[in-house]
Amino acid sequence: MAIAVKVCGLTRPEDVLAAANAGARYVGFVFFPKSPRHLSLDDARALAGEVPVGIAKVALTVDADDALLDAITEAVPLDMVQLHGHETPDRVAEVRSRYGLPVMKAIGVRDAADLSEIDRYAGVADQLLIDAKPPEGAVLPGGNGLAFDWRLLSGRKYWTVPWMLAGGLTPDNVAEAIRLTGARQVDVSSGVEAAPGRKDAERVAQFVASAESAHSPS
Ligand SMILES: O=C(O)c1ccccc1N[C@@H]1O[C@H](COP(=O)(O)O)[C@@H](O)[C@H]1O
Repeated sequence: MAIAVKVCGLTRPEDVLAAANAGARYVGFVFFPKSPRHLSLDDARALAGEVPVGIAKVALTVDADDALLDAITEAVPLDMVQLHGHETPDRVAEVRSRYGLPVMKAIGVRDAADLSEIDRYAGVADQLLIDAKPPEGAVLPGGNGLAFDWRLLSGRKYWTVPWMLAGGLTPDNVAEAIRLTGARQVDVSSGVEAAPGRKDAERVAQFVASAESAHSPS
């Protein structure tokens, strides 16, 4: 079974090359000034130009208003928008219709009570990103290298929309995460970095190889 990998938080052309060479199917660009992976519009446009055809370019935003999304979508050629804040289902629908791009909504999970959020967004988003809920008071709502208990997703693989697993994934644990959750798509940021905002090409290659070698229950 093919596993699709998204490598998120790319900031340099060599990171794009590393993701492409490794076989990533998605690359993510972060537009959130508090993140060490934040990109200016000019840098994002230049990086997007380095992405080979066939790899989806995803813009990650956090509670972005229309002005910011207008600026991003006008400046950068994109294939998907990732909403990683507290956007409501109505806001997800609004973004989809305003920009004509598929929308992936991130859902933070810490315990079983959080799983109902997944059902709330499954009818409106094109994809879901199931990530660890950030710790109280965290500066970043994602990209913290924090995992949740993957067993919470065991046997829950029948959502009607495609979904990705994220949060604290590394080359060492991604195969186990896929096996426990049945994920067919995985997303990684800090787990393949040499330093915040700088990917390590070897770790990126190891991550994709480990994900592709995983045997999930389906
Ligand atoms: O990566 C960031 O800086 C970031 C900032 C704000 C929101 C989300 C962010 N990253 C997303 O979080 C997941 C998990 O990250 P990690 O692998 O645990 O470091 C990542 O894949 C991004 O989609």
